[in-house]
Amino acid sequence: MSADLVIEGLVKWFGDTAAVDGIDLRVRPGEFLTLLGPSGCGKTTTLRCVAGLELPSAGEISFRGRVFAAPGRAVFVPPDKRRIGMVFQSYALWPHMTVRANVGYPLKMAKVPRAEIRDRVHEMLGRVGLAERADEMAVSLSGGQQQRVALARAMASRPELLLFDEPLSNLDAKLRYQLRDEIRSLHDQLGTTSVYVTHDQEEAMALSDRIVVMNAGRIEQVGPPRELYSQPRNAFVADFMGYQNILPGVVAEVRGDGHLVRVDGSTLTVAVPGVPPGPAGTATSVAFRASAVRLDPPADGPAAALAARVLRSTYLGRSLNLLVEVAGVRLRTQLDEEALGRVGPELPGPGDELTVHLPARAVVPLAPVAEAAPAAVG
Ligand SMILES: Nc1ncnc2c1ncn2[C@@H]1O[C@H](COP(=O)(O)OP(=O)(O)OP(=O)(O)O)[C@@H](O)[C@H]1O
Repeated sequence: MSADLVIEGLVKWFGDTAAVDGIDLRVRPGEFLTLLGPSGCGKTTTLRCVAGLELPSAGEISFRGRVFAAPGRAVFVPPDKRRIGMVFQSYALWPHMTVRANVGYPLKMAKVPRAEIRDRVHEMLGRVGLAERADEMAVSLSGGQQQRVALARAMASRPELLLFDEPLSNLDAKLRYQLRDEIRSLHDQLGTTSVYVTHDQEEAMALSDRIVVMNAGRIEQVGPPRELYSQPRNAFVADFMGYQNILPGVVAEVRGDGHLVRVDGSTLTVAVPGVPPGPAGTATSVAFRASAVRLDPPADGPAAALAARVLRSTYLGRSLNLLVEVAGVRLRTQLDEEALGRVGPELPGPGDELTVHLPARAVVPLAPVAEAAPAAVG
């Protein structure tokens, strides 16, 4: 695979905390790659190491064959020599400058000729829809507009690599959707390589060619959005990708077309497609979405019919969320409008008995979450 950005064995210690604990990553030319994970998993620190705002403790970072940082060989290229553009959560505009001056300032520092600065600033402000506001003070704009100025500024110096650190977190939901589409289309128009940090799974899905799910300074899984969504590797990724049912159990039976998993502490068995992780008795886990559980048996494949008792029922208009108990196990189910139409006017409520169906193809087998290595400070 040809790669633009190559990160090898990246480690970053803060005191005795390994914020980044051995990351290997190759970002392809023109790719939009997102680091996704909960607060504190090390995604910002990874991005800041790429930007040159942090000095790695170990490992190497290079871009298009040029080494940016290699502490083992005492190589460190300062941020302003890396040809990167960066957009932060906080906009980081210069408040005493106009919009035009904010976008043009880094070009002025780079000694770009004045006429060219004017043209590039005009072009970039046009791209983010702010050409009319060029002479206003940056702070007089709304949050969404200020972030557009920050985007224009990051792109004006024609960076080879764009880095984004949660740029939409301070904006309301509607603006977030709008700006994330604009960010992706600017990335496509300019043909840069982009690395984006977020803790928002949907934002990562909407923007990215590939997503890197991080946990405790390490990578749990890398893949295109659809792969992570439909084939999470372990319980951490499944939970992060919105699987509401994650059940530990053991392999109960191996079959030709899959296997059966018996859920821990219950007689409930779940049919799972694919090769089991080991013979009967092997510990494993399965995951499925609340929306995978149905009231009617599916016509297109095997499904387990489960006798369920409703514990809680939450009506949300376009769906009904039920917490049900099946053989002592609590499962989350979500019935959509179509299924509700078939239940009749009375919605299921606490104490009601139902038969629900779990299609085997909706059940994902999970590998164990890798144990974090014990912290060892040299
Ligand atoms: N400058 C610093 N000094 C000390 N510890 C730090 C520093 N920066 C980050 N850390 C620690 O490193 C770990 C990873 O932080 P990092 O900011 O990279 O995570 P993150 O996934 O980006 O989280 P968030 O979304 O909250 O920014 C955390 O435990 C954090 O407290």
